[in-house]
Amino acid sequence: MTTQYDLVVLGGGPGGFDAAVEAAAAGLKTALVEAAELGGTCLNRGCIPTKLWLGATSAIEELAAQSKARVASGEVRVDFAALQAKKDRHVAATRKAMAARLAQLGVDLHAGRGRLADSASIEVAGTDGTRTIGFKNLLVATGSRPACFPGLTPDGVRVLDSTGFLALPAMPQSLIVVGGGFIGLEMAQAAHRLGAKITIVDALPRIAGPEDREVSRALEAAFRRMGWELRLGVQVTSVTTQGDSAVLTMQTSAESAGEELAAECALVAVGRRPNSADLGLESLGVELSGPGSVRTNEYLEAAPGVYAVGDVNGRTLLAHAASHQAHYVVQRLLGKGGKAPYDSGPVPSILYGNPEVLRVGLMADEAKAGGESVLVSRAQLIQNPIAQAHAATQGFVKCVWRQGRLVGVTAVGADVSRMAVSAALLVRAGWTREDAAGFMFPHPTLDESLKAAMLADKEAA
Ligand SMILES: Cc1cc2nc3c(=O)[nH]c(=O)nc-3n(C[C@H](O)[C@H](O)[C@H](O)COP(=O)(O)OP(=O)(O)OC[C@H]3O[C@@H](n4cnc5c(N)ncnc54)[C@H](O)[C@@H]3O)c2cc1C
Ligand SMILES: NC(=O)c1ccc[n+]([C@@H]2O[C@H](COP(=O)([O-])OP(=O)(O)OC[C@H]3O[C@@H](n4cnc5c(N)ncnc54)[C@H](O)[C@@H]3O)[C@@H](O)[C@H]2O)c1
Repeated sequence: MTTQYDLVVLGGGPGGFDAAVEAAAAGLKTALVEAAELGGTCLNRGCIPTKLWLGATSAIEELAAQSKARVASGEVRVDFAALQAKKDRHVAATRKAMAARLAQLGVDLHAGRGRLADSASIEVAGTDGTRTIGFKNLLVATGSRPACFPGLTPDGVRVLDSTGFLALPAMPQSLIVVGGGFIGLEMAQAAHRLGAKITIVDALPRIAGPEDREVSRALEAAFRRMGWELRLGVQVTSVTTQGDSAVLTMQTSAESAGEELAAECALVAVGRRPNSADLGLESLGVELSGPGSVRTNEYLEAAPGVYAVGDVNGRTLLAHAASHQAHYVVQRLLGKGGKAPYDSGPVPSILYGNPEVLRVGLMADEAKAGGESVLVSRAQLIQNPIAQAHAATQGFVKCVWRQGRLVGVTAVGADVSRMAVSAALLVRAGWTREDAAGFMFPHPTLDESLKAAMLADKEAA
């Protein structure tokens, strides 16, 4: 007989796992279907492995900063093979703990690829055969995979996507990164610390394109100071393995002949594509939009009783956004939260490394799109005692104001992610300059730069 569930979740990444845990803890009979590994992209080939790389290598940058200030010297050596082994152990242990948590809560874990069988059941194709499970509600949390384009397809030899790059047994000594977005910049920073010569190639005229322009400029200056070559606004024609090298051909202008770059390895990091094909959802009336994102209404519903959260709905490609959406859906299934549409609040986003980038709420251009007058104010990190103590004084905090209220914050510099939660809370509460003036910020902290930016003179954006 087909087992019936209140909720079947497709995908065990941050969105799917958190939804299954919360639903089961609240008493819903819940199944989680996972085609590969619990933890999804974030744990296995995303947030966590990259942060283990950056964490293990951060002392290299910190020592470099202090030695430039002539107060420290020496060398930090990182054993990359040991780091990779630690990463794999950490990821495996976390997966095990996740499986234990599901078992403890009574969530049935079905290993295999899920696909709609009919309007109320899912067929799970596992290694032990195929089974069918029934659902009252379905949550699609199947995530995303690396994007690739003609000519820009990783071959798994010298041309890799982020998954292949994270699995390397040794760090290459030269690296071409196609795509100066979050994945490319975080991985390039880890590779740089481990000795790789970095070249970033991007079709856009600036790196970190969705960020504030001043932030992109500050990042470009920082990376050029680190010796990186930035080839921006160029069209990549192809990137292929040739012998022991990755060779990239590009068009720098309409008139120019193609130019070639070669390195030990190339990383292609040109965005992500939703895992929405072959789920069989069309028969329920689920629509796809853009690159194949599952279209959801204001309640994150893709069809009656079918919800989609996380990367697959294309709203915000961040782990914490997937988890936040999952919480909303489960609360809705439990009849809590009334009829309020999903509200993400100000989404904090962080580019990790050194420098880091923090963004919360609206950037000046986005705030101006509403047609209202927008002001900005800034503080430089050079005036901050914590930045001074760490000899990391490059960077700034920038506040965005509409009608006298804080609607956005961005910052670039070492450790600016420390301000993420405070900035998000202040934007959410819509603080005024006077609120900041009357609030006691602890001293010395990087948060004082947030206060300084809020108190600084405002100018038109
Ligand atoms: C290199 C890298 C670094 C990143 N760093 C960060 C970061 O620092 N912070 C951050 O917030 N975000 C980061 N992200 C993004 C983050 O990983 C994703 O936003 C997040 O994992 C999305 O979660 P999800 O639950 O929607 O999907 P995923 O984590 O992609 O999980 C989806 C799961 O669904 C499974 N699945 C797919 N199809 C089926 C099917 N038919 N049946 C059953 N199971 C299926 C997959 O196997 C997968 O396990 C990073 C991403 C990458 C690639
Ligand atoms: N710290 C974090 O929170 C974190 C870290 C990594 C990834 N992520 C998430 O994963 C998502 C995907 O990351 P990503 O870096 O792959 O995508 P991205 O969208 O951030 O950056 C892709 C870059 O590739 C460039 N590009 C696209 N096509 C190109 C082409 N044909 N030739 C040259 N350049 C091209 C784009 O101009 C862009 O700069 C991010 O949007 C982010 O949401 C988050």
